[in-house]
Amino acid sequence: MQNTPAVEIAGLVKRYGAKTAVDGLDLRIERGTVTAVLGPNGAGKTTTIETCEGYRRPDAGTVRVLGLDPVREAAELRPRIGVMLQAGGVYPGARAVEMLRHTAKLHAHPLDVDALVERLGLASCGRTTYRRLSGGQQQRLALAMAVVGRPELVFLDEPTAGLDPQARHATWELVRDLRRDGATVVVTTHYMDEAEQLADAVNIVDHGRVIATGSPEELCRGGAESSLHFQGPAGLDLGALAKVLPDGASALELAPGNYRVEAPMDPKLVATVTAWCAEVGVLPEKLTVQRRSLEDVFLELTGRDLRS
Ligand SMILES: Nc1ncnc2c1ncn2[C@@H]1O[C@H](COP(=O)(O)OP(=O)(O)OP(=O)(O)O)[C@@H](O)[C@H]1O
Repeated sequence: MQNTPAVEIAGLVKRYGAKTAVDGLDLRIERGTVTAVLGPNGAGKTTTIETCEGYRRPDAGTVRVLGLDPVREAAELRPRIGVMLQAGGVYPGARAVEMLRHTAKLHAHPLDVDALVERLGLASCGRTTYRRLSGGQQQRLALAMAVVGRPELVFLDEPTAGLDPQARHATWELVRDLRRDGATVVVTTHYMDEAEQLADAVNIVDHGRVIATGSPEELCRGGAESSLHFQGPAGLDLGALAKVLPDGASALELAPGNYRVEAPMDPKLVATVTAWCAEVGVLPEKLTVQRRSLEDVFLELTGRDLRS
C-alpha cells in the first residue's frame, strides 16, 4: 500500500449546475512530497481538494487518496488526513487552544500543543474564542488543527492568503518540518513564490484541468531562462529595439511602461538594451535581470496573469 501514490486522480469532472468547475482533471501526488496546486481564482483547485477530502462526490472520474475512495472509505481515510479549509471549519464559540488540545487528544501521536501554539504565534490567544480571533489568527489555528494529529497527508487550501510575512514564513517552516517527518503536503495557492519556495512538484490548474506539471525547476526550464525587465514611458518603439537585439530575442510591453526583453542573457545584451535606451533618450528604471518564474510559465501557457 505504501507504494500507491498519496493522491491519484483520473478524469475528474465536477459540475455545479451548468458550471463545470473541474473538467477532466488528472493529478498524481507522490508520498513524502510537498505538492502545490497552483492556479488563478476559479480554476477548480478547492473543488478538487474538497473531492479528495470526501466532501464532494465526483460527477465522473476516479479519486484515490492513500489508496482509498474518499467517499466510500471515508471512515478509514479521515483519521489519516489533515485538512485546512479556506473557511474555518471550527465551532465559533470554542476557545482556540482548548480546541486544539481536544483535537490533539483524539490522536495517538499528536504534536506538542504548546510548541505548536508558540511557533504559530497563538500563545496570546489561549482563552479567546474562535470568533474573536483575527482573520490571520483563525487561519493559523485552522492550520494547527490540521497538523496537530501528525497526519500522513495534509491538505492546506491557501494557507497563507492574507497572512503577514512573519506568519507566512512560520507556515512555510511548518510545512517543511511536516515533510521532514515524512508527511505528504498538498498546498493550493495562487502565490507563485509560495509554490517556488515550498514545492517539490507543482501542478498548474486552469479551467478545471492540470495544464502543466513538474518541479519548479522543470517548469521554469524551457523558453528563455531569464529575461530583462525595465520601466520607462509607455509606447516605446519595440520594433526599433528588436532591430538591435540578437536573432531570436523578443521585446514585449507587458503593461503600459513595463517592458520585458527575452533573449539568451549575457552582459552584452544588457549593454545593447541600455545603449538603445540612451539613443532614444529613455532612462530605463528598475532594470533587472530575472530568472523565469512560474508566473512567466503561467502567462505563456494561458496568455493571462495568474491573479487575473
Ligand atoms: N458551491 C458552489 N456552487 C456553484 N459554483 C461553485 C461552487 N463552488 C465553486 N463554484 C465555481 O466553480 C469554479 C471553481 O471554483 P473553485 O473554488 O474550485 O476554484 P479555486 O481554483 O479554488 O478558486 P479560488 O482560488 O478562488 O479559491 C468557480 O467558477 C466557482 O465559482
